[in-house]
Amino acid sequence: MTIHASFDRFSKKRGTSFAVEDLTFEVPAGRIVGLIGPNGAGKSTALAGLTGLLEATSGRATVFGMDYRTLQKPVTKVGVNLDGMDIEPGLTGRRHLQICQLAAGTSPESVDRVLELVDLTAHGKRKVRDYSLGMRQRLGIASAIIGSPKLLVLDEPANGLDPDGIQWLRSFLRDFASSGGSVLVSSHQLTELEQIADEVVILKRRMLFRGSLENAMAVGGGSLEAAYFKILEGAR
Ligand SMILES: Nc1ncnc2c1ncn2[C@@H]1O[C@H](COP(=O)(O)OP(=O)(O)OP(=O)(O)O)[C@@H](O)[C@H]1O
Repeated sequence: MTIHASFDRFSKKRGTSFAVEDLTFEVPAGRIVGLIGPNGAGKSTALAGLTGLLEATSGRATVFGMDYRTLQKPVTKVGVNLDGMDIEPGLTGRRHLQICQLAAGTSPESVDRVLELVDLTAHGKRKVRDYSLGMRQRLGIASAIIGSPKLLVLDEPANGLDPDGIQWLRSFLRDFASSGGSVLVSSHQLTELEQIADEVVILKRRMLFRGSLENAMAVGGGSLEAAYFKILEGAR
């Protein structure tokens, strides 16, 4: 089994206490792994550690067996869309993607390709400030995939999406994984995650659960949400 991302006893201190402690799991090719946990559980810290934005206090987080910061042309391997990666509101969606395309060193045609993929072709000439939250989410995903990466790391991608957008995201991620890609996605939307994840990691500073969606749902009598509360309760 090819492993695209791996946390190996990853720990990160923020201030005087650990935001994440001793986190170990893998994201294999072809799989969608959902990272869930309450506010402040350390999900963003883990994703930032994986994508080179934070350095581990101990342990490691690697992509394709390497530290993200040592990857050559990282955008062609890992697509990242994290909370707080704001897009300049005065740019048009197309211009934003052209900048990403230049930075990624991919062909100019990739801009049209990703606009089409995220269903924003008709809105490419509009300024980002006039985009809805859902359109901004799609544009963030478009920027993440401009280098045709194999691994996607997404923080709360369903935020702000309407039911159509959620359906679109679901089939987009499914297609991405079935063509050999992998996805690590953090989400608070458990019923949504139940529809898309193959594997689930529950984090509350420490990892409380790691396993297949099926096993997670079995803990909750067929519901991921019930399993989540049961596992959190058990850890108190
Ligand atoms: N820049 C920072 N400096 C110091 N502590 C931080 C910083 N960012 C986050 N923390 C702390 O690290 C812990 C984990 O936060 P993190 O944002 O990773 O959690 P999260 O699971 O992503 O939360 P949420 O679901 O609310 O987005 C929290 O206790 C938070 O207060």
